[in-house]
Amino acid sequence: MERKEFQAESKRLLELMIHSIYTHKEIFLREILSNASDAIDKLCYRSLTDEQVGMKREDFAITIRPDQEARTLTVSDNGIGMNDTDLEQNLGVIASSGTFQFRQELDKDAESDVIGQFGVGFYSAFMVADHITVVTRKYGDEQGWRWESDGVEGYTIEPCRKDTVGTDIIMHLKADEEPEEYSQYLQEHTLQRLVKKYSDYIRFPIRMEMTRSKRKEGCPEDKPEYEEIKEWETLNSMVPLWQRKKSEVTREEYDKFYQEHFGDFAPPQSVITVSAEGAVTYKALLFIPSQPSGQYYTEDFEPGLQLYSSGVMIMDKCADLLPECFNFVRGVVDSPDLSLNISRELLQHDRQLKVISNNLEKKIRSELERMLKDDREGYEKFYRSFGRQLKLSALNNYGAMKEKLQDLLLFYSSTQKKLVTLGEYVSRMPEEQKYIYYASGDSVEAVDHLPQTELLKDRSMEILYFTDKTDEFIPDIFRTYGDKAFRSAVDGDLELGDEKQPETADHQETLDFLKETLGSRVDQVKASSKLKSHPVCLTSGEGMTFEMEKYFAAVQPDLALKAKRILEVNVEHPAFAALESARITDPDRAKKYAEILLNQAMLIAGLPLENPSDYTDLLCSLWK
Ligand SMILES: Nc1ncnc2c1ncn2[C@@H]1O[C@H](COP(=O)(O)OP(=O)(O)OP(=O)(O)O)[C@@H](O)[C@H]1O
Repeated sequence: MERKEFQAESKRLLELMIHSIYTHKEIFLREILSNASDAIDKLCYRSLTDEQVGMKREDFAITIRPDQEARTLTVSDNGIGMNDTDLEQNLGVIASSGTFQFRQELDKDAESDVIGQFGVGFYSAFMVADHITVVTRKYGDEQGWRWESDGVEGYTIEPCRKDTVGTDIIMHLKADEEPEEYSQYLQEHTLQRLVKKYSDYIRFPIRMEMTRSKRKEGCPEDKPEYEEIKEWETLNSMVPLWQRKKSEVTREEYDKFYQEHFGDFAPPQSVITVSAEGAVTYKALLFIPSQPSGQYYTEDFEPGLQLYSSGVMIMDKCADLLPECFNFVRGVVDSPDLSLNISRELLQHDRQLKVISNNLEKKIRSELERMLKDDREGYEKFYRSFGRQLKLSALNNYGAMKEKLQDLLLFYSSTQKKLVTLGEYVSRMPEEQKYIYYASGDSVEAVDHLPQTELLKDRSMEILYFTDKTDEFIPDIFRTYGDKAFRSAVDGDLELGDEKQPETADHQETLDFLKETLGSRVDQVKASSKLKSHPVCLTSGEGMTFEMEKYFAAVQPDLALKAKRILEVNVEHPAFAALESARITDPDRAKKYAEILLNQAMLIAGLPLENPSDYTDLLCSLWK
């Protein structure tokens, strides 16, 4: 029989498992039981729509059989089973589900992290077993298959006889070796304890023959005699967490469930439970993760909640249950009202799902509002991970969701030096302030140094910093927050009501000289009313802004969209005075000054210079 090699990555994980020093090796049982439960889920779901299966929900079960003599522990299920190709694909390579992302540099500390926090799946059995046999038969097939492996050396697959559909995982335990006592996994009470600890919520019975001491029948009352008998018992309570009352479940239990069920390293930021009766009866257990998964911001990310009907999983990722703006939420929804026979396509149009989804949207929103109010630190942590999704959703479809989401958005404030909401900004606005002022740039530091913000800062007026590329679209799409309009602190008129307009008459010739020298590279040159200590800045006026220009340059460079370039100069600055006198005495030098002013303004606006080396040469030429 041909021995096949594991794929390279699987081999590394296997080596890690076999030589693991991990103290919680016991989690292997949880992994094997959860695979068994998944396999039953699949066949159970099928039995609802396919009469051929011939099984009812109560016929499904998992059994555990310890065998002291053979030193084996067998976990059997009557789930969907596997054929030879499935075995090859599922057990020959690392969990294809992608929950385990193998790290290149795995040190000892990271090891316990990986094994402890993650569902590392089937291979974890190699932490306790030196030989594993999988005997399995797929639903619909007559042929059974046997997969065997000692670990890294590879594995074999051969046909075998198996009378029933399902899978037996036979683990031959390693020899005891101080301090590891692998024999404990053959003891009834250890197995019972582990099932209770890790797999209590599994919705199918996990059965094991337990040895019980019973009074012998017929023995006299005063001289009782006992005998040991074996009885099949169900070890788990089978009540899923979401069916239990919130008051009876600890936060640790919720965290553990979330981490194991959804394969996240970190406990969730927030837990939401819903128990609804009325138009549709259902229970939901939702989690707001504390960090985005590796896939979250990629195309591979698949949003959705797990959908159960009376404890039977009917869909793993039901996207229709979650509004797009909250697509980061993980969790389960269980409703006895959903008809099980509906096909997946029909399911998508189910009216009941719509009712649930609308309700969940409200629940999630109010949980986020609660966090914002009562747990600002937690909310800001959440916002760093998922704020972008809220913002994009608020802007989508011309702001269709604006009213629902605008109060969840945060922006950095120039005066508060921290993230604030639009509501907080407006509540601080002095009566005479008409607008919500904002300034855009690549980072808080960059915006902080924008010369145009000087005037507002001088008056201690609050400015919101738009540092995310998408922020730039907020003024256009939102238009207002309440009755307050947005106004750029850097472009156009601030309309403060009492700004001093610069005297331009005396300087007009120099301003014209600047425009002439710089030609089409600037649309306008004007004396600035905003600049105080800085000599120059670039503004874009109405319409497209520099941040939008940068955004489009990144996502659709072919469009070559450009914002207007208005060069604003501080006519009271010594640099301008120098330019004025050079214009008369040494026009060539004055032209160089003009170039420098434009390049400086471009740099401050965060725009790329047309030719950086020409610019530096130009600067150096003035040292003479
Ligand atoms: N008892 C079983 N019956 C049927 N298929 C099984 C069984 N055990 C494992 N498998 C198959 O083998 C695959 C790999 O299992 P493994 O435990 O390594 O990863 P996983 O369950 O997909 O992911 P993870 O455990 O990381 O969430 C499973 O996805 C499943 O297809």
